[in-house]
Order: sequence, then C-alpha cells, then structure tokens
Amino acid sequence: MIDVKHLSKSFGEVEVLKDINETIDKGEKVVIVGPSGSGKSTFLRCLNLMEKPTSGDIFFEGENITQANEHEMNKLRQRMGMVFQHFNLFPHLTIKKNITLAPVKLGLMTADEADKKAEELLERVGLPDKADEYPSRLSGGQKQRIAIARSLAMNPEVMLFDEPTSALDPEMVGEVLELMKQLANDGMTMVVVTHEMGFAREVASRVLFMADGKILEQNKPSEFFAHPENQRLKDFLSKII
Ligand SMILES: Nc1ncnc2c1ncn2[C@@H]1O[C@H](COP(=O)(O)OP(=O)(O)OP(=O)(O)O)[C@@H](O)[C@H]1O
Repeated sequence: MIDVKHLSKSFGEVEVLKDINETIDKGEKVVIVGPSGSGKSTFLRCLNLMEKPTSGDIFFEGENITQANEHEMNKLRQRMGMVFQHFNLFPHLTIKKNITLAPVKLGLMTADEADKKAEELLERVGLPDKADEYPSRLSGGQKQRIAIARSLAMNPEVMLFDEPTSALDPEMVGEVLELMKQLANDGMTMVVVTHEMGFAREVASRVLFMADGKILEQNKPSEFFAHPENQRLKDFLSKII
C-alpha cells in the first residue's frame, strides 16, 4: 500500500532520515519505536508528505506521490488520516463542527450527510453526548478520541498516529489505546509512532526500531521483544522494559 524507496530527509546540514526502504501492506499495523530524535516522527510525516523528502520516493497504492502538487496533496491527506500528539482541534468550533468541517468544505459530503457521519463517529468513539460541547470542555483523552473521529470522517485508507498518547495524563492513555485497538480490529491499516510498548506487543503486526535515521531492525512483536538482534535495540529494550 505504501512503498518507501531510498527516502532521505535533511534539515539544513543534519541528515535525519538516511536512505530508508520500507513497504507497508494493506491491513498491517506497523508500530515504530526508537530513541528520542531518531527520526520516527519525520519518517511518519514523510509518508503523507507533511515533510517533503530531500531525496527518494514514496508510492501510495502504486502511484509515486513524491512530487504531488497541492491539489493532489489534499486528496492524499483525505486518504491518509493523521493523528497528532497535541490533537489540533479547532477551539472555536463545537465537537460536531470539528468533525464535519473538512468533509463538507472539501465537497465530500453534504452538511446533512456529514452530521449523520459525525453522530455515528461520536458513537463509535464513545462520546455521543459531546456533539455540542467545545474542545476546552473535554479531557485530553476525550480530545484525542475526537481527533481520531475527525480523521475517520474522511474515510481514510490508512491512519498515521504520531505519539497519540504522549501528551496525555497517564489515566487517559488507556481509553485512547483502546480506541486504536478497536480500529486495528476493524482492519484499518495503521502506522503508529509510540512509546507504548504494551500496545506494540498486543496490536502490531510488525514493530520497527529506528535509530539515527535508519530502521535498524524489524520483526513481529513476539520476536522483536524476545529476541532482539541489533545491539542498539537490545540496549533500548533493556532501558525501557
Ligand atoms: N522542522 C524541523 N527542523 C529542524 N530539525 C528538525 C525538524 N523536525 C525534526 N527535526 C530534527 O530531526 C531529528 C529527528 O526528529 P523526530 O521528531 O523525527 O524524532 P523522533 O524520533 O520522532 O523523536 P521523539 O521521540 O523525541 O519525538 C531531531 O534531531 C529533530 O530535532
């Protein structure tokens, strides 16, 4: 579904991603772990071109999207939903409006259809009574569930999660991970950057270890955690588990 070929990304003189090659298949749940600053978020953001690769190519469903123009990029972002650490909800809009705004603006749905979709999604994320609230009235965990609902309103083919629970108080992490598990069980293709190793063990079809801008090791979770091979991964796991 997503093919990454010789992807490199530099910020100024600093090469943050170094010649990465990777394939993500439809239905996979790929979890990316690694030390801070290793390039995980940058890699994720390159997949939907929020960051423009310095060199290399990204293919989505067989099509090279690396040079997409703005119009194509917008289309692409509908197909690849993204959830951020800091939710990025519009504070001046109600929860329902936050969900319906983009699909209506982009002409994907009528206002009535979008309202119906928002109601379905609010039910799905367990917050049917929050439609008319403003984001400031919600807890962090609730805001993130709404941010996920907002992404799902576009009927994306893949969902990218960039440390979705890192900004949450510990007691709210579980509700967001639970929703992500539900999405995984529903068959969504997912790429998740996270420090939640329990989630990686339980949900990932594959775990990637990034360090110094490269994917140094990858495996199904049972092997990844029990039999790491790369010394950097062994050191990383010994510190966090
Ligand atoms: N827009 C930017 N401009 C300059 N440098 C950047 C930019 N974005 C990221 N970097 C640098 O690129 C490197 C990798 O950052 P990135 O956020 O991808 O790492 P990460 O593995 O996701 O880290 P963390 O787990 O701490 O979020 C870091 O050194 C960071 O400072």
